[in-house]
Amino acid sequence: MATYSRLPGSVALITLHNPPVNALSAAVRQGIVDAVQRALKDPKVTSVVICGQNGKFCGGADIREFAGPMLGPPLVPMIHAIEAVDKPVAAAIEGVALGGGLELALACHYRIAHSKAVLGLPEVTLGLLPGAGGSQRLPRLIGLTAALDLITTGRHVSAAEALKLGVLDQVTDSNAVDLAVEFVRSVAGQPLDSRRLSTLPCPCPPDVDSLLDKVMSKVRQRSRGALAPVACVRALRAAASLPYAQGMEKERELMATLFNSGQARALQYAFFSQRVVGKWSLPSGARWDNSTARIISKAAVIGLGTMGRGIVVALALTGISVVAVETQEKQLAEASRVVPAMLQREAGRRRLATPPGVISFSSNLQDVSEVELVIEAVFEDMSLKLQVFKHLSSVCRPGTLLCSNTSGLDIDQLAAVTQSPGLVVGMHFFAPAHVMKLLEVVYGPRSSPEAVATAMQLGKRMGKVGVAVGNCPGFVGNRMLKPYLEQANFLLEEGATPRQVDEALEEFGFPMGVFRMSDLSGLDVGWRIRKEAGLTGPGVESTRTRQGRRYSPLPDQMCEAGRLGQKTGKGWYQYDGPGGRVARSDPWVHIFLETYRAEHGLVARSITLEEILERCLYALINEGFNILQDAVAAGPEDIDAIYVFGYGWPRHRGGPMFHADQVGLGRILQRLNQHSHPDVPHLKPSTLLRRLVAAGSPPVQKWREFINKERVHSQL
Ligand SMILES: CCCCCCC/C=C/C(=O)SCCNC(=O)CCNC(=O)[C@H](O)C(C)(C)COP(=O)(O)OP(=O)(O)OC[C@H]1O[C@@H](n2cnc3c(N)ncnc32)[C@H](O)[C@@H]1OP(=O)(O)O
Repeated sequence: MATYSRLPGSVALITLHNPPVNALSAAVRQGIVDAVQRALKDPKVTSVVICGQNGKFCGGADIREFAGPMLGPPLVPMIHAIEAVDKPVAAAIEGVALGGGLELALACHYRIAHSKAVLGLPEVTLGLLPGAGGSQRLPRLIGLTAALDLITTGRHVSAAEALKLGVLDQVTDSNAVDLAVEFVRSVAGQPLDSRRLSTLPCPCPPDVDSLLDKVMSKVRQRSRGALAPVACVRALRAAASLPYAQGMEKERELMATLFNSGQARALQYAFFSQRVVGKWSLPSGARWDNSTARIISKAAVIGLGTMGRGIVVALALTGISVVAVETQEKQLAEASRVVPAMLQREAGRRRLATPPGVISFSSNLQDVSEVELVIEAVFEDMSLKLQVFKHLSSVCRPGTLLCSNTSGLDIDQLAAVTQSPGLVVGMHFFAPAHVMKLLEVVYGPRSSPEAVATAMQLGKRMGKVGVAVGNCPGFVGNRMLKPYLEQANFLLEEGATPRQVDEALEEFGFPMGVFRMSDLSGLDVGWRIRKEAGLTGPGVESTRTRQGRRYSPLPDQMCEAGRLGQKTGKGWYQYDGPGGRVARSDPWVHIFLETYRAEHGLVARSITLEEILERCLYALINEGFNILQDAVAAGPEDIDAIYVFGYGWPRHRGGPMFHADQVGLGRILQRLNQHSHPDVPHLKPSTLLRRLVAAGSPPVQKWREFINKERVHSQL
């Protein structure tokens, strides 16, 4: 709702009340409409201030309402009515003015903010555009170029930047509401025409068409297949070329298309998934709200390879003191040179001051004795990690949390060699660790709630999306990746080319197809893991069935030929020398595949784009169902957040489990059955999938409840 009060000196104060972010729910909109009417009718009122309760102006339209029928007064006429008021109206912005919240402020005649406020039009990230007049008013206020940037990226800006851009009239370090009240009193009675943004022309650069074309091609490239950024550019083209009323008509048309698109639903689901995963729970009953996290101020990182360096930077950026340990002198020297530069670059990118002197480098493991938390990031080798954990357990003071950055090794085994297994968890970062948002926090049966809570809290401080997952080979992300990669290799055996497979996946929305991705990360990473698992290497027969399953030796043979990917200049593609980035099809690979097929008596067939997507994606999704069934992930949102934030799953497709829901569980089951083969267990439909289909395919939001019920009745 919104409350109305009249302050001394003829100022009406309208306060939005809808905790926690004062979103514009039907009740709030009704409250605003009523309060504006009162202010208009009251002859003693000469000016109006709109603010939000509890130091938050407004977080925008109420996203939860988008799923149902729109009730209450519509936003657009409400906002028009505010702009039309013939008494000066000021928005007093504290905390946030986002989306519809900023659009409300743009309808006010003046905007005054606290210096810590954050403003933005992030609708594009929810699959929408600023559809309450924002796409037409903002460019009229700050010019087309700046509006294109803010609206197509959805980025939040500080009050200082908003002031510079011209979004705000004044910024204060003290009380923004008091200042706004004082301000509107001082301008009461002055003409308002020039303050009504809808009446102003849109300032445009002379080459407006070329600017719009450039931005359009940039957004198309950046967000492959996403509708909202394209619609945002179209709405801004209308702002630049049409009178306001026609621009609004265009905004309404574009919004209607977006609003009913699957992409908007997917992006809104992704918004809430990100918040759901923060409310973690473990099978033991420990939860985010009944477990206490320790506040870490001193940490250590062991191993300064690529991952370790990124983790050091991520920790240092939060202001934590880091002891960075590397026992190999050459690697240590390089890290001591490179890490401070990485820190400075990343701080600059985030517009932060570089935290001074928080990192100390050492080659001695004894130097970690005083820290509160250690993250081990040594080579992915179990015997080495066991050695490190044993050592850490004796060196660190009692109570120190010991974390491993392993990407899939057994956390319980590591915990077992320490004196306090309850204080051991996995913290699986993704490269580059200081940039990538995902953090898998891996708990074992002995991990204490405090250890999980601390790792999750630390992830949050580092700006990560932490997802608590159970311990199993590959955890969630890499476990699901395995059948996906496997199907991609089988497709090559059957007649596809790396480019064909990659194009299908990139068309779907992945920034990179599976083979380009393998070339980037290095083919030897998987080779090493397969060797450790006894799947390849000296003495292993070169057949297409290993350990009782269909197996493709293609990637092993690529490595044996020295084709390790971008770093060697050759992999599934060829590059302009080692480290090259532009992938070109390589005739060598085509001959290699033909020879391989001939050797194994395989006849290449033509494979459709649909089959590529079904085989790769449904195999991955099926493993997702197995993961839910095994309680390694608490719900589909956890899996989806992992894939969106760590594996390049297109956000506008919500995540693999959301996608399964959209495609239809019955169809996924039917296609898995069709592609299924006795020696490819990954394609055998999971019991959970079968049970969901048998239960009438409930929507993804109901799966958690369904799984819990099935578990109680021992059906899973
Ligand atoms: C044809 C129809 C025409 C309609 C025109 C519509 C045009 C306008 C569209 C919009 O305004 S879309 C919404 C735009 N706003 C946003 O995208 C902001 C989203 N929120 C945030 O970015 C953050 O929540 C925050 C405001 C920066 C606060 O961050 P903080 O970390 O402090 O808290 P959170 O954990 O993120 O959120 C707390 C709590 O609040 C819920 N929530 C936040 N924003 C909204 C919202 N706009 N609507 C509904 N609920 C919201 C969030 O889900 C959390 O709730 P719980 O998950 O804890 O229950």
